[in-house]
Amino acid sequence: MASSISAQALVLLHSRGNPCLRFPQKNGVVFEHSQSLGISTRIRATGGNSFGTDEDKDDAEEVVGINEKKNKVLALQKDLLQQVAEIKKLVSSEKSENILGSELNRTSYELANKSFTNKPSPQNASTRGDNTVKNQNGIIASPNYVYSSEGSVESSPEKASSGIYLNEKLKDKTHETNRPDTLSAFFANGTENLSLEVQNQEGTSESTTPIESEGETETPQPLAGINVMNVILVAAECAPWSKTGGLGDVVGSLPKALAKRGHRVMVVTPRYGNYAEAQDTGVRKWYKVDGHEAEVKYFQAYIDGVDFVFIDNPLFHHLERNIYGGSRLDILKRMVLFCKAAVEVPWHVPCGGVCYGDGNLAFIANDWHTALLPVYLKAYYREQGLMKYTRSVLVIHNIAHQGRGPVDDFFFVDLPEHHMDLFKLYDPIGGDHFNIFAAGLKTADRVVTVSHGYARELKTSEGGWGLHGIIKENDWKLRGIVNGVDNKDWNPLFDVHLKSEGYTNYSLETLSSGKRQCKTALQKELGLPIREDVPLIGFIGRLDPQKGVDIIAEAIPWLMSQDVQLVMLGSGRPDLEHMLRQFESQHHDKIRGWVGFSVKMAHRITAGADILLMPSRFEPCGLNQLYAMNYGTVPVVHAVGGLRDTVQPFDPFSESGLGWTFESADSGKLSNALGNCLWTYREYKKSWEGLQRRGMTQDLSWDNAALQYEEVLLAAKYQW
Ligand SMILES: Nc1ncnc2c1ncn2[C@@H]1O[C@H](COP(=O)(O)OP(=O)(O)O[C@H]2O[C@H](CO)[C@@H](O)[C@H](O)[C@H]2O)[C@@H](O)[C@H]1O
Repeated sequence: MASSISAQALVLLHSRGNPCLRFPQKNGVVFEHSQSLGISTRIRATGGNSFGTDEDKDDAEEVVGINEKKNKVLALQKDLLQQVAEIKKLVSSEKSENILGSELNRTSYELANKSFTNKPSPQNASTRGDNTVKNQNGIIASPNYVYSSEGSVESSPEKASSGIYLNEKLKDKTHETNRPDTLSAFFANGTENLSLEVQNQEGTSESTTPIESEGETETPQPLAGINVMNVILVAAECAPWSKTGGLGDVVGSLPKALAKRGHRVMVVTPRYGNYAEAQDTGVRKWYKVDGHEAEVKYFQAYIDGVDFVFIDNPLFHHLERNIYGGSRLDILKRMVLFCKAAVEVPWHVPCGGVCYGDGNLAFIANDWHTALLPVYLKAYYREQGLMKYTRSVLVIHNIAHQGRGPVDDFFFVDLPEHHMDLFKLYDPIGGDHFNIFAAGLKTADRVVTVSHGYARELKTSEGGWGLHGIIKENDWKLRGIVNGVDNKDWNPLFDVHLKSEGYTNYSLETLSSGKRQCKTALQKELGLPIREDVPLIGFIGRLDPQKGVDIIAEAIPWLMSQDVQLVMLGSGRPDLEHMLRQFESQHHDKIRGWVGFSVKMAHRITAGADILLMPSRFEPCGLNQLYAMNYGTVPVVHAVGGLRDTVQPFDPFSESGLGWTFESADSGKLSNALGNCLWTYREYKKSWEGLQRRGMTQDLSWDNAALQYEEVLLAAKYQW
């Protein structure tokens, strides 16, 4: 095994011109890090036993005995030291540019001396046009403009020296650790013998725990095998710290699934609040935004195998409840600063003592808020000869929000003028305009969207919201990957919100009693008549035309003629919030309209309702129907985007399917589908239970999606 490890390391030294980083450490022990694979080869001091855990040790001792093992270790050690010498020779022949300190000094120095240029003055703001975007369904997208003025990421001379100071700090940081799997843990173990192990820097058990079989020492491969990469997700929201909708959930969950596969994974997100888990790394950087130098601090936490890096600047403070709020200029400043700071995190922020570096690295940017990241990567860094091996994937969670503005706003993103065309887009509604999503789609190495259905719809004029042309041109790099469910957070068996006030956790085995208890608790909590036999219909979502709340409104007269209860939770457009309140006051015995954002209530409705209604006009994926099925709650959905992909219609003849779908977003079709659903609920108890059970027994975990993301990341990695 040892020789194969070493052979792999040697291959990696040559691959993609991306040699190892080498960190001298105390006691003469050496730490080698191959940027190419994100794998660290450590020669460590141990207390006289080798290769792994105490259990392994005990097993091994039973089989071979201590002396025999020591001999093996010594032989192995000799072999390995020889190979390390070879590696060192190779590394020094690469002129040692990649020793951590010099790598960072170099990049900082280069950055300090390469500035964004060509920044004509911003044009008169009054020339800015109408920024609303309307698709052919006549739905108006929220105005989500991002603007800046005269921003730049160039560093001033003082900041250049600050950069060097910073690197000194970083060097110190490489000896610090805030998690147990780093070098210092090893050094505490004594120095009698040397052994070698190869491990992913995350120290995930799959990839790092050596095992012994038949006297041979083996290190199990990570699930991703030799395709292990460094992956950085960048997003404006991340649950549980910040969440306005599904994006927050995805960013809180997908990284963990990628880390489980052995990748070294980081999430970069703004620090909106004072999060208890995140520690100040001490790293400080400055970026120009709107003509001013903004200081960025980096906070860090390591949770469930994932590094979470929070970008701190007063622009982000106290916005967790209003992430996309403020004026156009406010939003612009935040997103420009965020993307500029995020793209350099792998250089500056040591996680577990070691920076990610920019080799074997892929960013995953999410929606228009971070679509500037792929643009900066290609149009600035790559053009300056930096981050040559870094790739980017842009995920479309919702194309209706694009970061549009007048053409002049290009100058606020601090790129050379010849990149203006990346952002320029003509459409019949806005005319020639500036569009951040358009630029991101063009520059990202790969594009993912959150279902297959939505991937198809994005290429149509109805579904592409003006970007369909660009998406069609870039079809070769587009892939649909359906979101998953976080089986810890959204699992009726472990759900923390079902542990009090009469609610209960339940599983497939206790479905009937558990769900009944949750329904009773929900009716009680909301002051609805407590009745087991009445079908309880739930709706959870942003109050936005996308979600079709107005379609439910049209169906209310019919619905109220039925013996049902309806619980709606949502926040968003004031007129729709008002409508929810009105429903409740007009039909107090049957309807509850909870206006606000309550994660607890969302979980409780998902558990206590019998039926979840999702009449979305468009739905890139939709998470609530997935959560519902995980909780034995039957979805009734408009067959669109991800809803069509994930809710197979019920077929009473074959007793198959997961819920009800309707083909067009109108109240008649909704009533028809919901009517059939209610009929089945009342008259065909066995069929109903079958629907619930099939929903609950699906594998909705993030593991499948993570595997597919890995394929996309790899495709990006090998793309030139
Ligand atoms: N008032 C409220 N209180 C508490 N919780 C609330 C809430 N309103 C919504 N939520 C929660 O927010 C999430 C919404 O998820 P969706 O996938 O339906 O949303 P969204 O349209 O925001 O996301 C976009 O991105 C996601 C992720 O890719 C896609 O699934 C989706 O189709 C796309 O529109 C769920 O966790 C839901 O429980």
